[in-house]
Amino acid sequence: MTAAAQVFVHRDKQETARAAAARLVARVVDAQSARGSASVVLTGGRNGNGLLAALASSNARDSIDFSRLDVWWGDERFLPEGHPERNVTQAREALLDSVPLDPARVHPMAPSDGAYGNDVEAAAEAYEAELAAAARPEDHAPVPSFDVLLLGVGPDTHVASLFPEHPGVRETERTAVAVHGAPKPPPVRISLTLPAIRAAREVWLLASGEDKADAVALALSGPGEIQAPAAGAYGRSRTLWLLDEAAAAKLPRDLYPPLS
Ligand SMILES: O=C(O)[C@H](O)[C@@H](O)[C@H](O)[C@H](O)COP(=O)(O)O
Repeated sequence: MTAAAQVFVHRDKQETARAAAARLVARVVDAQSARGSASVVLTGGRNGNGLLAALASSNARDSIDFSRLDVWWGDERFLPEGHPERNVTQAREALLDSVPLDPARVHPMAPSDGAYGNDVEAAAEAYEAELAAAARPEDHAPVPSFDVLLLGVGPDTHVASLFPEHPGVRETERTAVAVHGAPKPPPVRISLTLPAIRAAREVWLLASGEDKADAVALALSGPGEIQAPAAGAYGRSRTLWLLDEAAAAKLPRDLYPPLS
């Protein structure tokens, strides 16, 4: 287990997205200065897309050299290419289509009408292979050392498409798996596993709204990761919880500094 998670609380959902976007710019710029490139893992959902939209409208956005940014996904809904409910579709609309990324460095998970057809197992295995091919010896893992891995948090404490008590959250070897029967529609998905998530240098969990207050309080109370997948999502060197006041409302006050 790495250092304790750091909790930051912001006024509301919009402020949380803006602050998270500013943090992401700083982190990516640092990584690109230090190593010549950076790698991020995007998440689906309102908070993940809210961060991308905030980044799209941020003045600091162009401090990032998007041509030297690797973009991966933490999970994906297994739907046809271009489907409005796919995380990559929403990410493209929120940000990706308006910045000069190198297409060879953008790694969406396969759609259900792509190279693997509707074989979600094959699509998940292909993502594992893509991750392994991108890993370098110094990563000491079958995935790249992502600089920042973003995760939204579900009201049941799910992260990516790892749901409480489901097979995906129990996976200890594979780095990407097919998900069937997801409680959050659509039911068929592809997800990184906790071992892949934990290979990231930093894991940032995003949650806003009172509907997340119970999940946030539970996940930060030290539960098992099978019952509370978000509790098993931590980075090698840093784990941040980026919350608004409503999502933090049930946290013990000693867990985060008073609002600035
Ligand atoms: O594909 C997905 O649905 C997401 O990856 C999922 O893990 C999401 O991040 C959480 O459900 C939180 O979603 P909200 O931020 O919309 O509450």
